[in-house]
Amino acid sequence: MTDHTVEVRELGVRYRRSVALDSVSFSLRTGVTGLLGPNGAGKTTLLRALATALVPDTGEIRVLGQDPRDPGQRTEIRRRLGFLPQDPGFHPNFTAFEFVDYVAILKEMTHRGRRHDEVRRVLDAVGLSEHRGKRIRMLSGGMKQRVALAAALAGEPELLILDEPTVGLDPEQRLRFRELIADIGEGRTVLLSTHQTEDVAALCRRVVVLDHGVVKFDGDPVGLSAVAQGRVWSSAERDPQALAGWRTGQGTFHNIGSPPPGAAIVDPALEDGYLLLLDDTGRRAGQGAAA
Ligand SMILES: Nc1ncnc2c1ncn2[C@@H]1O[C@H](COP(=O)(O)OP(=O)(O)OP(=O)(O)O)[C@@H](O)[C@H]1O
Repeated sequence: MTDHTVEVRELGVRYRRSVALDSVSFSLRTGVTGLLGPNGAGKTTLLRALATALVPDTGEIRVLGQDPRDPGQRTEIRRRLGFLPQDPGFHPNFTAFEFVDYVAILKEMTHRGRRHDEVRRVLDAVGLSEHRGKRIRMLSGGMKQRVALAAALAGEPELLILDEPTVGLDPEQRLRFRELIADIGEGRTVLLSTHQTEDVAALCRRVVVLDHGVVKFDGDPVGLSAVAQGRVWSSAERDPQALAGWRTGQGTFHNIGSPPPGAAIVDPALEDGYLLLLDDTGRRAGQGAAA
């Protein structure tokens, strides 16, 4: 395997009833990569496997050149990794400081003074300096999310894995979050799972789309938008031919699907490409099943 930060080959994970990942292969280098997919696509499963929180059934993983199956190498990955899981497992009686400090201890930052400096630095980076002494149960959902992000950032990890980090953030916090992640992505590798196509369009130089445990797209955001080229149009009234359509702020309808002759074609956004990609592949799968 090569010098990519992450390399995954033919990864497979099954739960009792379902296949969560089906022969997933991809690699990651420096920069921010978005992982998009509908509910149940397998995103969390993939991130947990990369973060060494889950052992896959089949396939190969290398994270920072290390093999998570080997106990020594697994520890090495955990030290150099920042992981923001969907459910961070907060102890509600911990303060924000205590929680981040606890995660820093798990990352083997043994020097107390330096560790505490680092905890203050990351809490400041997520805008929580003033709240560091508050108990987590007293914090709002958005603040809890930022505590979890601070914990993930502790120790300047070379690889940052974020599972739906913008859930619960208000628009201003989301903007701050984007700035922060964009800065981190300058020198490091960030993998960001999200339902928010706007976050991907704003932040990511690369996007991987997962659906039913399979990689459906792996390329740049412009390429994902291009899936919808010539398949997005605007109209004064709702177009019954459209696969999906919604009224925009301007009062016109934004339609995606197969445009009727003479339709007013508009430039596609990333969201249009994503929706059409899922529909295209869903339909192909349906035809396959019927055949
Ligand atoms: N612990 C589990 N036991 C059984 N099935 C599971 C388990 N975890 C996930 N699954 C199943 O595996 C599939 C992939 O789930 P996963 O949580 O990885 O998807 P996801 O893309 O992260 O979804 P979401 O966006 O809703 O978080 C789903 O069909 C899910 O029901």
